[in-house]
Amino acid sequence: MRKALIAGNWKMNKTDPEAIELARALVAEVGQYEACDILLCPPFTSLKSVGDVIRGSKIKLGAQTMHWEKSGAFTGMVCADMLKSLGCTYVIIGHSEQRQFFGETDETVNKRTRAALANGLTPIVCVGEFLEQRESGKHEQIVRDQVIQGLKGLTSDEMKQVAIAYEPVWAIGTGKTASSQDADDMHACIRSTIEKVWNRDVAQGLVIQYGGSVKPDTIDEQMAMPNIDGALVGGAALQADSFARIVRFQAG
Ligand SMILES: O=C(CO)COP(=O)(O)O
Repeated sequence: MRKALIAGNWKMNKTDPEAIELARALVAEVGQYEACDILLCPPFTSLKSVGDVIRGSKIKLGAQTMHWEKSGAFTGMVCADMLKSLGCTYVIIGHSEQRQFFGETDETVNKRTRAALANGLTPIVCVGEFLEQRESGKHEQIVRDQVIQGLKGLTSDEMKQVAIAYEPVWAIGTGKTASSQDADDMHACIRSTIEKVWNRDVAQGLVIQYGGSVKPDTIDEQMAMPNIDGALVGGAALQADSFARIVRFQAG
């Protein structure tokens, strides 16, 4: 069975003291909780201090992106070794905000994903369509292409270390969630794509998170869906009480 993964993507929020305060509150609330995997992805500037706070708890640490090269002249960027040296075990890759504002493409998603895997980090590869693409009925094709291109060339063994996050762009930060059924349909489409390109074993083991305005009052219904294996949470991950409630989802 797939173990649920509930992740907080703090995006460009929280100064270092604020990040420490939030991490401390979460350690107190859910630090020893084991019913699902819990992941915090603070900004780079607080990876060290959040890592220090969660050490000894069950909470894991992840980054919001990384470069694919090992080191060098890439001003503003960080590489896998740097993240690992701070205790990161996950990295978000291909978030729609990276795609929209920072030139991320399926090709760079693929490079980052390969580099993460080569360095023992679990990539959470983000995919999702724009509203116009859904309205014109192209959403499944768009997401299938993102999955196939983003994960191109990965072996079955590598695929077993990957998670995918389906985040419809129109649902991010808007308060509009995809209906649980629409999200589950897309997750099923992603899973069947993975089965076709790789195999059933890989597809059945794959954790597919939903992201886009996940809140304490949406999570229970979402997690009750057969193909939704977790959540990538933005806004509602910025307060300890709401994120802790999401972590403690009650799926039926
Ligand atoms: O982009 C997201 C998580 O990566 C979702 O953000 P919101 O939960 O704020 O909609």
